[in-house]
Amino acid sequence: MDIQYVDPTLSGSYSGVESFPKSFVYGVEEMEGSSSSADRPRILLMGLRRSGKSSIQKVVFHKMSPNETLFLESTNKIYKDDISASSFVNFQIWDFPGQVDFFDPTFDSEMIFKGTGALIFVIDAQDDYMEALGRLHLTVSRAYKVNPDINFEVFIHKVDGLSDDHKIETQRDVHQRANDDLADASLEKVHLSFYLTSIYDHSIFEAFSKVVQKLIPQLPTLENLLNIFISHSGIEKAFLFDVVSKIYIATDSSPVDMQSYELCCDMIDVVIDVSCIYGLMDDGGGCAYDRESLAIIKLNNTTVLYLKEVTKFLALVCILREESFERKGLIEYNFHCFRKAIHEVFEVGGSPDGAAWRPESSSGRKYGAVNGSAV
Ligand SMILES: Nc1nc2c(ncn2[C@@H]2O[C@H](COP(=O)(O)OP(=O)(O)OP(=O)(O)O)[C@@H](O)[C@H]2O)c(=O)[nH]1
Repeated sequence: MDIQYVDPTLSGSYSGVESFPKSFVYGVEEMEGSSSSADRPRILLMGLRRSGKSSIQKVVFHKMSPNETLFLESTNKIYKDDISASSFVNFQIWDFPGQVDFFDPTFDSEMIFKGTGALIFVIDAQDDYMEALGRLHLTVSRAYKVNPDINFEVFIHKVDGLSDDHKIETQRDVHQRANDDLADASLEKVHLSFYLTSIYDHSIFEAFSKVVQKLIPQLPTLENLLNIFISHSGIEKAFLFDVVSKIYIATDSSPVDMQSYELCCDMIDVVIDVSCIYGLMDDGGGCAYDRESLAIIKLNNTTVLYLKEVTKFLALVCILREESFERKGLIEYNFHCFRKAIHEVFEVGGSPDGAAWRPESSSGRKYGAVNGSAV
């Protein structure tokens, strides 16, 4: 589809023209049990060697291009990545080495699994996965014993090398075998979710979105707000995106089709790239994405894409018909109400650009794993 018109009212500055300048991506830390971050809920990335764990983490959270992952070295200790400084998602990602030994006395499964929200087990679908299934079973049964509340997520990864039929067949087979193993160990209660993923397309972002969404306690409220917003504004689909990672933390309740999601991801890239080129301030300061960030892209098939800042980390990206966009004033008013509601949900203490902004009501509730109150 051709982009006919781009109207980004963008401010801020960048030092490069990549999708995100290095200064805007997540800060990396190698923390050896840093106490402030040790309490944060975590997402574990586990799986056999070379299954693609580090690549997933680098591509989703550090804007590494998929081809660069070819040169990643093998991880030989737990790599803890705190992404909360620049993301709405207030989690740590722990990337485990492939050869992790659960029976090693130094492996403290209590400490590791206790504060874990989700365990992502990565299986290389281009390889023989029998050994990986054995390791999956061992990992899940170990983790479940310590913490039955963990969400177990299985990424059947590197599916870019598989035909469509082969993908479906692999998913069915992995699903069947993994669940049979659990049933044999009387662990039928354990629920595994399966995703077909690849770093070479948007599937890895989609899968990560779903993993993260399960950890957001306010998800039903967000969905509800999005439903109300779109139904009153003539919008077809709306996503609430974590801008840096392009994970969508919520969408309205209509089904997500991959193409719409990809379109919205691409829009974020366009906006940030244009901002990189034309949003520079003379002194080189500022931020690529801020309160003023707004973009409208009209496609040549009468579709309009609309992006607007919601919080420092979140953007609303909508897909609508050109006719509906004629009522732009209504959309803007509804957006204003929506934005206010989102800020209230997360008890935003100050606006992302530093101006004093307080929600009208404050419930005093705590929202666990989400980084809203820090905005
Ligand atoms: N085709 C394809 N290759 C991938 C994909 N994801 C990762 N790879 C490749 O898989 C290889 C191993 O990736 P890593 O991310 O280093 O694997 P790892 O699981 O972290 O490995 P260890 O650190 O040894 O445990 C690299 O060459 C990546 O380029 C994918 O989705 N598709």
